[in-house]
Amino acid sequence: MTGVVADQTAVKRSGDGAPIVEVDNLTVSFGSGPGSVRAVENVSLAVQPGDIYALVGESGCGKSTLAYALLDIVPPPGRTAEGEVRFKGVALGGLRRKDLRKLLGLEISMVFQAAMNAFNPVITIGDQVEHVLQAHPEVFSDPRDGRAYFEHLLELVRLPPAVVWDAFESQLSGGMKQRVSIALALLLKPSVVVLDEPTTALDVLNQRLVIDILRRLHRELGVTIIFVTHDLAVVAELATRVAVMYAGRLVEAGTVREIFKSPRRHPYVQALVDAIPSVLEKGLLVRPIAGEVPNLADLPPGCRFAPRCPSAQHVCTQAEPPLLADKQHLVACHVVNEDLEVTAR
Ligand SMILES: Nc1ncnc2c1ncn2[C@@H]1O[C@H](COP(=O)(O)OP(=O)(O)OP(=O)(O)O)[C@@H](O)[C@H]1O
Repeated sequence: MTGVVADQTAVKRSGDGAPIVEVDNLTVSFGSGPGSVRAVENVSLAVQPGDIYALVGESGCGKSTLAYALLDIVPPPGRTAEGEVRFKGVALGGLRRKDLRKLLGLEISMVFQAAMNAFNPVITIGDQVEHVLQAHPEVFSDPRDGRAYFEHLLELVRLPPAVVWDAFESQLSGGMKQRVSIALALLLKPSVVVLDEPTTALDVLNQRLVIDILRRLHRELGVTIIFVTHDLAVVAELATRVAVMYAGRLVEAGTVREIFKSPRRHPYVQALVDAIPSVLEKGLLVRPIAGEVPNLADLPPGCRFAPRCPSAQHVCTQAEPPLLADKQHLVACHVVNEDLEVTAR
């Protein structure tokens, strides 16, 4: 097998045409000095128009921070220490705040993890929609078209417009609020929507519904979807392309087929796959991953996953493994890449 060191060139070639979102060698830090942590470290990835792109990893791996960085909204004390994010080729960090605000919502929008609390509790959903439409007359010159479009979105997320329009947040169930949040995020017709853990706080039936709805929105609106999850089962069902993070670093990235079908797989990803409950094969037993994600302020030497890795060898505790590509499939593991003949691109 021949592989290449996944420098920026290799990563940018990971899709077919011009990426809609590019993350270029991004490092996001919290704090400064000895106590500072790098929640995202030297991450590069390219999202193509039409992708359903999953950012995967356990809690604390840096997925949400990366998702926020995609919209340049990392909350302080977080800051971009290195690298940049580009939307349609434009570096977000170089935009004036006014221009960035314009981009957010209109071109790229976000459904937050705590979507359940994303509403103003004292005004109806309909009034909140009116406020958004008034603030952005450039999208619908006639607000009646905006209202009609929101009703269409509610139908796509399988909610009754007549009920939702006049409802207060407190009158909606958790699953309904999640779907209203998705409809609101799409109101200004963005080309990309980023969703932080869209299925996590939901019961199994609502999770199923949200997966079906996201597929439908992708198909019918042509919107590019980037979503954060710790659940590889959701990835298998929904994503076209996947990036797996561990302790702030990208450890594997590829198409969903490469991640699930290729025998060349990062031991961490293997462990995540093993943690998916299988009714047929294991009688609903899961094999949890032993140990914990390391404290970012006190990382082990070498590969960050080595202390938990069943395949770890001496080299794994000595040097951080490079991210190597076999075609477009990137893996950062000394052991898995042992037979990969590395060439420079
Ligand atoms: N506001 C903050 N202040 C200081 N450190 C932070 C802050 N937010 C995140 N971090 C650091 O970044 C790390 C990654 O957090 P992040 O929320 O991005 O992870 P995650 O993979 O999305 O986990 P979760 O699913 O639990 O949200 C945290 O473990 C923490 O060290």
